[in-house]
Amino acid sequence: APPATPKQFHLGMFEIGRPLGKGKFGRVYLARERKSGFVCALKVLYKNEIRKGGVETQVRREIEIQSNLRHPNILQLYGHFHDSKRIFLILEFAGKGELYKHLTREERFPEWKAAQYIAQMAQALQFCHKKHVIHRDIKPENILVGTHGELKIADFGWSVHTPSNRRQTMCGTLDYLPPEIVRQQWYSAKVDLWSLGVLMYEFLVGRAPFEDSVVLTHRRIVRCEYDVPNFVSREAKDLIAKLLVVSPEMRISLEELQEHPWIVKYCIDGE
Ligand SMILES: COc1ccc(C(=O)Nc2ccccc2)cc1NC(=O)CCSc1ncnc(N)c1Br
Repeated sequence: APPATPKQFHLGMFEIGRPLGKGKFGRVYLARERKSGFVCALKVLYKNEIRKGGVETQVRREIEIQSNLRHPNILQLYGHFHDSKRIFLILEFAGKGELYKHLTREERFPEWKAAQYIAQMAQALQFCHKKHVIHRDIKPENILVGTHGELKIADFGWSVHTPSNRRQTMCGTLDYLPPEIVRQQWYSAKVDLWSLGVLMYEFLVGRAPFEDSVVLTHRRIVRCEYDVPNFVSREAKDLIAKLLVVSPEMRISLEELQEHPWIVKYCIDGE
């Protein structure tokens, strides 16, 4: 359980361990709270970087939103504090690290694993939508793996993982955007279902469905032009086709998704 929440956290309370990752706005370290021995991840954001990036409100809003989102498939933000130059986020530590490293190493996931991952993401998104939180940036770079192999959405804010990140350029972020955002229209919670379709495709195929040059990705997204290799099962193809639908209201709902044969077949608790 997280440290008994004292009113004020400060840096001296933590023993800092190895770096866990590097974001655009700062670094993340393994950390241990001295008194309780509680292990967490400490994200350091530099105030002048935040100011330069004009994301102060985004950080405040993110802290506000994340502080009351408690779900096993959402990385927990336990608290935050700051000193003159830095903001510190006290995060849950995900024992098995970054999902995209597992995906890169394994190239693609077997259908039973992809189905369990998609079911967990659907449960996390359903929880977020009930709290009127949408557009949880659910590309692989923003998902971590917990100690028991469960997925955890870890909104990295605007930060991107630099060193071995496959998607250095803008187009990486384009891959997951639904047509209504690419065309700068209003969007609803249905954007998350499109991204879930892209994620499911990438789990099963090992690359994003619309991956291409920036211009072509843009066109292929708005026209929903993609093809699925033959090694993907008929049921999986069917679910992808129900998620990657241009008109948002025509996309399958998170509730229907959890009843889909491909999900039910592989998800033990069959939720
Ligand atoms: C709830 O998780 C967050 C909430 C908020 C923000 C954030 O930076 N917001 C933000 C930053 C700048 C501007 C606007 C928003 C970031 C995270 N999460 C992370 O940065 C993940 C750190 S990496 C890691 N964490 C745990 N265990 C591991 N094994 C690893 Br690797």
